[in-house]
Amino acid sequence: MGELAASQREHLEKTLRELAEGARARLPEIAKGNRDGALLAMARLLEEAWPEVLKANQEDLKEAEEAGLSRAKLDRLALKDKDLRSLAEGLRQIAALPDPLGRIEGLSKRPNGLRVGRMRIPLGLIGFIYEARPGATVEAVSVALKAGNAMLLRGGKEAFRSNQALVSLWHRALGEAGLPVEAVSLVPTTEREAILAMCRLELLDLLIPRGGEELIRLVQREARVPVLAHAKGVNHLYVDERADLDMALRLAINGKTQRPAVCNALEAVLVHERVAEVFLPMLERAMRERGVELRACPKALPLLKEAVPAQEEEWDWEYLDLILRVKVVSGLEDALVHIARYGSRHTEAICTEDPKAAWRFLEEADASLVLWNASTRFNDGFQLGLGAEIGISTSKLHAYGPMGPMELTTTKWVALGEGQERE
Ligand SMILES: NC(=O)C1=CN([C@@H]2O[C@H](COP(=O)(O)OP(=O)(O)OC[C@H]3O[C@@H](n4cnc5c(N)ncnc54)[C@H](OP(=O)(O)O)[C@@H]3O)[C@@H](O)[C@H]2O)C=CC1
Ligand SMILES: N[C@@H](CCC(=O)OP(=O)(O)O)C(=O)O
Repeated sequence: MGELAASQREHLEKTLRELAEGARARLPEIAKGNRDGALLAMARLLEEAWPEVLKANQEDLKEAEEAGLSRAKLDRLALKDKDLRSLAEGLRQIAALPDPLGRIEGLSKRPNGLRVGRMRIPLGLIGFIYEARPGATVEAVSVALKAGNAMLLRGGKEAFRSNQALVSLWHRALGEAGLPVEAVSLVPTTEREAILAMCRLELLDLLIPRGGEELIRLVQREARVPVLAHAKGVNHLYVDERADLDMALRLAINGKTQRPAVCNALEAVLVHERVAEVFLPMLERAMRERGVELRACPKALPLLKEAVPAQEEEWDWEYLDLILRVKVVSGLEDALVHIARYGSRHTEAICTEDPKAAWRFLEEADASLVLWNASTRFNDGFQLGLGAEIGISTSKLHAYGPMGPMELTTTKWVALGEGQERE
């Protein structure tokens, strides 16, 4: 970063300021307009114009392959026909959700007769910096728009053409629904300098950085507006001494292999020492059949045939690949200490038939979703019933976990009087 000449930087900052000013000026229209109409139009346009989107995506993929992008990143960059179905269905489902805006919640009467409550309103203009995953350009905007927000988007550079194609479809959808196109803008360059410029853009109401550690650290350091981090997932499954081991095995397989490149995939299994001798060979067999490499602690290694030693520095790594760490722990306490030290507050799961152990885990493991006898892959807005998500917040204020339309709103106080004066 910092490679741009001063005049180019000024031009970039001016462009972003103009986009932000344009969006801010139209916020009331966006909140009052036919937002569901825009979502439904986008679903239809995606179906009609899918070949155009795929063409742009093929160009992105070709360039990314030539640049040697990792398998995990190529997987997230590639759009497939099944994505069209799920994106269009997602848009229609969000359109069908109740409008989160306008209601007055918790209306109550004060002793002086004043009726007070909270009205739900959009956050405003949201800056979203995210990975090279074009599906997010549809999902995140749909969630933000449902809640009456405008968005300034800066997706991963490898997805630039795909994002241009999708944002131009958003503009058509907004136009069809009579909403201003300023509701959705794409930063018109792949220069990383734009990320710094977004951090300094005080016209934003919120910045959401979704990505790896470097991005999150940069935005948290530089931003001049509130930040909701959507950070990496160093997710664990703790297999308790009272776990149903067949269930634990299924949860480990699902967490690691169902979609290894996503942030809610499983990265490490912590196994109680009393069940390690039985469970670890089962785990190794199943993982070997699925091409998963095991990296193990010194206590686990003798119980495994092909695992390699896990290096000290890798206990907080997120592989996003077919690699799984394994550690033998002395019990629940030890597992919780390990998670507190190496986890990333994303997703933590316990497998046990002991409700007391489960409750202690649910209360003490600090993560945006804690699960008992279920796969870490459930940390997803759709799976948790939000309709869709912009991502999974690993910040605690004001939302922790998947953020759906409701999480992209706030409230203001409303007071309904009959001429009351304060004494
Ligand atoms: N919590 C959540 O909801 C989610 C979290 N994630 C996490 O995202 C990560 C995977 O995505 P990946 O593509 O690897 O993420 P990256 O962090 O590499 O990229 C994400 C975005 O950050 C930018 N970026 C990366 N590093 C820097 C830097 N040093 N300075 C400025 N900008 C930077 C990228 O820009 P550029 O395009 O220029 O490279 C891109 O726009 C994983 O850690 C995953 O867990 C993913 C999805 C959801
Ligand atoms: N929503 C996802 C998880 C979060 C996500 O978007 O992850 P990623 O595919 O890494 O961008 C899912 O489980 O389907």
